[in-house]
Parts: sequence; structure tokens; C-alpha cells
Amino acid sequence: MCERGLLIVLSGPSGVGKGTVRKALFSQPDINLHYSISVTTRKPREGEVDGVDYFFKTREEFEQMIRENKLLEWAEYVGNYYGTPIDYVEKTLQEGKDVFLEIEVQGALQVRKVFPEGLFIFLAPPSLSELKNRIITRGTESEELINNRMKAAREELEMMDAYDYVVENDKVELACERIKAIVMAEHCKRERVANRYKKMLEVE
Ligand SMILES: Nc1ncnc2c1ncn2[C@@H]1O[C@H](COP(=O)(O)OP(=O)(O)OP(=O)(O)O)[C@@H](O)[C@H]1O
Ligand SMILES: Nc1nc2c(ncn2[C@@H]2O[C@H](COP(=O)(O)O)[C@@H](O)[C@H]2O)c(=O)[nH]1
Repeated sequence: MCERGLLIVLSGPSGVGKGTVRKALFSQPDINLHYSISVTTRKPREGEVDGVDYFFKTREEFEQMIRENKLLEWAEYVGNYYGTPIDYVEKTLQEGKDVFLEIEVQGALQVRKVFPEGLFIFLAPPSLSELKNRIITRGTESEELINNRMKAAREELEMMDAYDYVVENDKVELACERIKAIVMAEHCKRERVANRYKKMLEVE
């Protein structure tokens, strides 16, 4: 029987660079993580592809998924629903593979309750003004939505203590290396504990 994979949750305020850092991390050859594609009722941005960036759904479809218990967690964030399909996460972890979630804070706290053994990382901006600057520079949201996201960001930043690690995204490559080091250390720790139990069982 293979050991279950590790569930890694990356969250942090909108525009901090979660997607950018995740893509940089996944492009590295020595990293073997499996990205869980979320479901959302948000309209696709230019260039976003259904089934790659998100599974885009109507509110009715999303609410049906909630009713049918198809989501590990879900949240309403700045006017849209976002959620994590449970089947992919369960199946992939069961196969002994690591799963990577990139989600906002309300959802991460829900996951923490179901998977307390998960690895929870908060990606923090160098400053609030830099955060706003990044959302503006991305050019995907109206001024009103940027202000709403910045309001949510203040509340999210207050929750960073609930995470196992806080990683600053000052430079993408540095943030990426920090997350890689945390994941590798977590694997070593789990292997050591597992080996200790194996040895104990051999002796008894
Ligand atoms: N370290 C960084 N330095 C400067 N700009 C960055 C950095 N990381 C990301 N960015 C830029 O900030 C913007 C937001 O990044 P990104 O879309 O990855 O954020 P996000 O946290 O995934 O946002 P959301 O939660 O809204 O999906 C992008 O334009 C990206 O290029
Ligand atoms: N709780 C969840 N939050 C999610 C999920 N997928 C993405 N997100 C987060 O929502 C905000 C907004 O995303 P955007 O693509 O509209 O900019 C951001 O913080 C995402 O990380 C999810 O499945 N559950």
C-alpha cells in the first residue's frame, strides 16, 4: 500500500502572486506536484481556458455541486463562488501524489479542518501598496473590483498566523525557492516519522 500524498495549500490576498509563483514552481524539473483546478462562477479572463485555469460554471451549477457534496471547500469571494472539487484531491492523494491548492483564506481555513495534516503556506506581499500596484498592473479588474479585493486583502492578511508558514513574495524566484524548501523539509520530516514507526513495529 502506498503512503498518501501531501496536501499543500497556498493562499494569500488577490494579486500577491500565487498563480505566478505556482507556475514558476511547477516549471521546475525536480518538483512533482499536482495542481487541483478549481471551479468558479467568475467569467473567464482573456486567455483563460476552461479546464486549465478553472472549471467555469454558472451559479446554478456551482450550487448543485455544493448540494451534492462535490466540493472539499468553497467560498464566496468578492461576488463569485470558488471551490475545490473533492474527487480529484482524494484520488490523487490516495495514489501517493502531492496535491497543490491555490485558494483564498476562507477556503484554506475550511481545508485545515478536514486535513489538519496538510501544509498551509501564506504568500505575503512586501507591502499593501505593492499589492495594489500588482493588481492594477495585471489589468484584469475594474477599479471597483480592485478596491473590493484590497478590502478583502486586509482581512486576509490578518489571518496569516493561522498558517504553518508565511512566505514573502518579494521576488518570484526567491518565493519559489522558499516554498520548495518548505515542501522538501516537510517530506523529510514525514519520512523520518514514518521510518521511526516502521522500526518500532519491526522490534515489537
Ligand atoms: N514577485 C513579484 N514581483 C512583481 N510582480 C509580481 C510578483 N509576483 C507576481 N507579480 C505580478 O503581480 C500580478 C498578480 O500576480 P498573480 O496573478 O500571480 O496573483 P494571484 O495571487 O494569483 O492573484 P489572484 O488571487 O487574484 O488570482 C501579475 O501581474 C504578476 O505578474
Ligand atoms: N476558496 C477558494 N478560493 C479559490 C479557489 N480557486 C481560486 N481561489 C481564490 O479566489 C481568489 C480570486 O481568484 P481570481 O482567479 O478571480 O483572481 C484568489 O485568491 C484565488 O486564489 C478555490 O477553489 N477555493
